[in-house]
Amino acid sequence: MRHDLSNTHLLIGGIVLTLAVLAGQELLPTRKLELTAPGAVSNLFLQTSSDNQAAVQWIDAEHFRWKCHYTGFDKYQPCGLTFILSGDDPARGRDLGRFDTLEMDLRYKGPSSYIRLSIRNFDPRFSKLEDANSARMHSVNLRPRDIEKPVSIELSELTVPEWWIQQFNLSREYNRPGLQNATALTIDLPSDLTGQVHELELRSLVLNGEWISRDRVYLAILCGWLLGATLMVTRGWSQLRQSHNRQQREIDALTVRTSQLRIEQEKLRRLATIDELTGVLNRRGLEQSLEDFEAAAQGMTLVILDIDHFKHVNDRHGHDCGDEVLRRIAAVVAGNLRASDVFGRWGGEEFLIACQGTRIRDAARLAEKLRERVQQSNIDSAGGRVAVTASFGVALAPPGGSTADALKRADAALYRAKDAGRNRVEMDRTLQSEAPTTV
Ligand SMILES: Nc1nc2c(ncn2[C@@H]2O[C@H](COP(=O)(O)OP(=O)(O)OP(=O)(O)O)[C@@H](O)[C@H]2O)c(=O)[nH]1
Repeated sequence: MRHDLSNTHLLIGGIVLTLAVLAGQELLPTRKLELTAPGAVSNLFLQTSSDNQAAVQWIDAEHFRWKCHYTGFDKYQPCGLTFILSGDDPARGRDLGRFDTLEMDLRYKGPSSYIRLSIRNFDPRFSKLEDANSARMHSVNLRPRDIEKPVSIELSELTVPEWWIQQFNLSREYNRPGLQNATALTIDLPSDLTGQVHELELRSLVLNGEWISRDRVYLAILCGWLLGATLMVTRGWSQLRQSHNRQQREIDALTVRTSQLRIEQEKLRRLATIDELTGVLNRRGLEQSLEDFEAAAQGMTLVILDIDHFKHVNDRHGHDCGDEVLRRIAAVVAGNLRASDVFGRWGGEEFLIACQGTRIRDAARLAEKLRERVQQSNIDSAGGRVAVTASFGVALAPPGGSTADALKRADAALYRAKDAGRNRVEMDRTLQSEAPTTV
């Protein structure tokens, strides 16, 4: 949301700035060169005929008024006013390329069909100082009716006349208009003037240009928008990356938390299935394993172990000693089993072993070994040395068979062992198999 708001602000800011620049450009003062202003051009002169100098005369030099009157058929009949735009160095003129228009207020009385406005541009590649005509000519012809009122002439209207191109016979690139080094500006009447009186008054001649061209302003605005768009995209991208990184950190933290929870859950699960006193599986743990075996229909042999006369141990040596006996018996049994055997405390002084991949006779042999180990394990306790024995019942739970049924049969065998005098192993004889209990 904040991101959207900022982008909207940027957009509005950009539009306002664009409008301000466009409006500001209209209000900017223009570049001006007023050639008719007093002292603006120190070097100006009337063109005269060398044979007939009286034919061209100032009427009022201060106000740029002059007249031309050729009475005979002079070969060359100039009638013009020339402003020299170069300074001390005649090869270095003014850069009129920075101007766009020329505002002219010229009054003409006479029969000439047109008045010519021309600008000379000195180009050192081919112009020669000794030949004024070698500076490239740019001109426009104006009808008297065109200049009845002050006129605005685009400098782009001035073209290089064909006669000049033919006269110098230069390569095409030298004939292109270009006013970067304008050395002279002339207003004259180039036609045959014989017998007529021509009066001219140049009231004003001003060159205008923009300080900054419109093209540049538009280019700057375009660049600004491109820059703004790039900024917005970069900003959006960096915000996206930040939010992605933040989310990644959150995911990482959640992953760590999840794995911690999994470890804690595993711990709790273990605690829930472990007998606190002996450290072996409790009844719940055993039942889970038996369910898994039953679900896998792998079959197993069950061995139930019950400590003989355990009540007597408690009564004689105390409950703590009884606990110690339970711990020791659990340790003795666990120490004599294979890793694949499942062993736990079934309840009270009763333990259960589930052996996979074991035939019932082998399980009975294991039970016999355990019986001996238990008998040999004299247990020292605060109440003195305790001799313990245990009775065993062994039964087969064949693949696909019922574990509950096997447990009952193992229990029955155990009771037979108790009835037969204890400290012995009894096998369930209702269901015997020589086959291994697992595939
Ligand atoms: N110290 C201790 N005693 C327990 C625990 N659980 C059960 N017992 C005792 O174990 C005794 C079991 O006695 P009985 O079921 O009569 O069996 P028994 O004395 O071993 O006799 P037989 O099994 O017939 O040989 C009871 O006195 C229970 O209180 C325990 O966690 N710690």
